[in-house]
Amino acid sequence: MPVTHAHLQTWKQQGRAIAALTASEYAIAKIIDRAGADLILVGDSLAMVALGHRNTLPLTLDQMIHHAQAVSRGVTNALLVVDLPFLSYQVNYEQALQSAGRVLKETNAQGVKLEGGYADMVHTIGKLVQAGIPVMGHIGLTPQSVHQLGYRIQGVTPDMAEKIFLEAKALTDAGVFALLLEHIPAELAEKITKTIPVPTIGIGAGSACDGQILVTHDLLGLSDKQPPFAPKYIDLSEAIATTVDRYCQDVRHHTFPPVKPPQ
Ligand SMILES: Nc1nc(=O)c2c([nH]1)NC[C@@H]1CN(c3ccc(C(=O)N[C@@H](CCC(=O)O)C(=O)O)cc3)CN21
Ligand SMILES: CC(C)C(=O)C(=O)O
Ligand SMILES: [Mg+2]
Repeated sequence: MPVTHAHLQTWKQQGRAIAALTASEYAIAKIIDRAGADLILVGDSLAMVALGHRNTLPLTLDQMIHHAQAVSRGVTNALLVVDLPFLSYQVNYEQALQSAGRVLKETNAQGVKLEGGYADMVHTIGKLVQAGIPVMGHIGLTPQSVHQLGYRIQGVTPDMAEKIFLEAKALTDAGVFALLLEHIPAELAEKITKTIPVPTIGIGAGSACDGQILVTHDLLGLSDKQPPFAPKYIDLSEAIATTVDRYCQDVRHHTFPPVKPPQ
């Protein structure tokens, strides 16, 4: 049975952890979905891991929709969420409605994710939710603010921790169906998770969150640079390089293709 928003709420109450991953194209998305991920995010990190940009800012809404369409063709079970790219939603709530509306109309996404918990963004997210658009919040390290924050851990000082805690409560009141917590101290993520009724999904936010997400390219060893909190479960770069080398050798030694093709 396909995952719905209601499942996430139920799983939080039951203490059944939510396993989420990113995807940027059809083939891997299909494998991730069949292997049982609960939630698949078409994250704007694809600007870096799939397109080779230095940060997430250059990605356009058209490019995101193109990737989300490819991913959605491979997803039948997981809840599908799409990141709104930088400056496709920050101008005003009308822009956010139009961008989120396009994502829901043109892909099979069941929700969108927007970065930020400041007052204007809380207001925007409230408008989206009122229009019937499921929204996931994203606070802590918000990579679209890289030129202000870098990629450092957020919420370390008591003041900044309190600010993030208040943002989490405000986004909950605005109606987010889940909240992504990125690169914040585990104790802060635990406090938020215990306080708000909606599920928290953590990345570099400790083990107390209701779920975890990783960038799939990190999990598989396919990204240029691994964030400190992202383990490499397998080194596919190594496996692919070895395989390509074997193929090249076979071509050069005239052992591929075989003289007599297999029947
Ligand atoms: N491949 C990939 N994985 C991710 O998890 C990811 C992306 N890309 N792109 C978007 C953001 C950026 N993320 C990152 C990237 C780097 C660090 C990192 O290296 N942090 C170090 C150094 C911070 C600094 O001083 O600049 C740290 O110790 O926190 C953390 C999160 C998480 N997200
Ligand atoms: C925090 C991560 C999961 C994200 O937003 C992305 O991959 O773009
Ligand atoms: Mg993102």
